[in-house]
Amino acid sequence: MRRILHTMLRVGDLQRSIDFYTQVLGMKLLRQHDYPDGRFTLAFVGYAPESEAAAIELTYNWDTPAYELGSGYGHIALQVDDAYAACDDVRSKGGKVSREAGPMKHGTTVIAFVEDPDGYKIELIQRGTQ
Ligand SMILES: C[C@@H](O)C(=O)SC[C@H](NC(=O)CC[C@H](N)C(=O)O)C(=O)NCC(=O)O
Ligand code: NI
Repeated sequence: MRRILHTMLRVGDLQRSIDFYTQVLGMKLLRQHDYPDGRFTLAFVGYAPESEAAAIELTYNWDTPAYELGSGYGHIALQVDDAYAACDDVRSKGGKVSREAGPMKHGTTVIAFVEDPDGYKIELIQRGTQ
């Protein structure tokens, strides 16, 4: 049976990103591996082992400190019990809330957006509102 394993994001500062996904969003660092011949490091973060749930693959190219995210990237969505409380929690931990919690435009799903250190948007979707 096929399933989504991970979404890959290129990041400019690996520890900064690991700290955000673990300390601000509550994920675990699942595994990390250096590839010196390719001058890059991969770090996988998530809420459960990769055998059970999809992860985010943080790709750090040692010689690239920043990226243009472009206009095509949208977001990675996380389920939260309470989007309003989740935004307060992210803010209290120094994270950036770019769209406060509330029903989505043209719909009823309760969402919020936060941004990771590279500016990638992470959507918070309130459980039970989809
Ligand atoms: C259902 C939830 O997973 C969503 O992502 S809906 C969020 C909604 N998306 C759009 O409006 C998509 C079309 C838009 N033109 C685009 O290309 O992003 C969204 O971003 N709503 C904004 C809001 O503030 O509600
Ligand atoms: Ni979405």
